Amino acid sequence: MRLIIRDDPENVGTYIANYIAKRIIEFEPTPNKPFVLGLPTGSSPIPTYKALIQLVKDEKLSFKNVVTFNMDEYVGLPRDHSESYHTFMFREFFSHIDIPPAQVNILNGNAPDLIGECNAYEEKIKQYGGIELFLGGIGEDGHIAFNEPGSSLASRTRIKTLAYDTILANARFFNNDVSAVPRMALTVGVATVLESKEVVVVVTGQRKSLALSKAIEDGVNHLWTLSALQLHPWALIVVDEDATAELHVKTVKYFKSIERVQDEVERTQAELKAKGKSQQVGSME
Ligand SMILES: N[C@@H]1[C@@H](O)[C@H](O)[C@@H](COP(=O)(O)O)O[C@@H]1O
Repeated sequence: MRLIIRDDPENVGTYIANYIAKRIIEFEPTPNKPFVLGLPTGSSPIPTYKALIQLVKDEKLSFKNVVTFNMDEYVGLPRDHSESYHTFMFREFFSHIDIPPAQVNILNGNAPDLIGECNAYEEKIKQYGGIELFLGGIGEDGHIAFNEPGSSLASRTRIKTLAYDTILANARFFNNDVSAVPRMALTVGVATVLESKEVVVVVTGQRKSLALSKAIEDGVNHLWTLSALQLHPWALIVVDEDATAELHVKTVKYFKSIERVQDEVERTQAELKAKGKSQQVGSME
């Protein structure tokens, strides 16, 4: 697992947006071989979405051959409700980029057969050959998607009753009216996320700092479902300084030193590559 620390949420957003853009561009997606991207809601990914929108506006990135799968959706909230994840995603992201709406997948929390809806979602992900990169956020209790504390780490897309902590945390989006927050959601499972080729998680703000320390400094534990990422071969968590408040100093130093070394290696490789090219040109002359 890698941990990248940036000063503030905006720099976290820029880092992740550039990272995702690089992945999509290197993948060279086509209509027959689209890049499959998993996406979250919440306030934490908004700076990332803003930075991605800017890259599309600057014509440095296109989502024409990208297929998306969202992590979760409330059950029973009308699709056009201002706080449905469907509305959120189009308002904050999809309406501002060049993705064809038919390539957007969001669970339908009003489906007549909710279990069937969840199973079909898993099936559709499989048909695309799995998710290439899943971007996620976490709740204050360390949940990823809506995999609340105690969720099976082998869970798949399913109906989930929300933890009281999550209902309280999300009441801010419902005029602080706790009774207006839906009690259930559909969510991808921990195993659905772990099966993605790569997972990138955004964690910002001091209120997430305990969850971050539990997830990376303690063992794998179903009470902090983000900790399951320790089992993933290609996981990256990008955080701001505030989110590191509960980490040990040596943990922060360790991950910062890894990033420094990594940067040095990349710089050296780029220099060698450039040198090799100029030597090749020299030998041809
Ligand atoms: N189901 C979503 C999660 O997927 C998201 O990660 C979390 C964090 O929200 P925020 O980024 O606003 O703190 O909110 C909800 O619980």
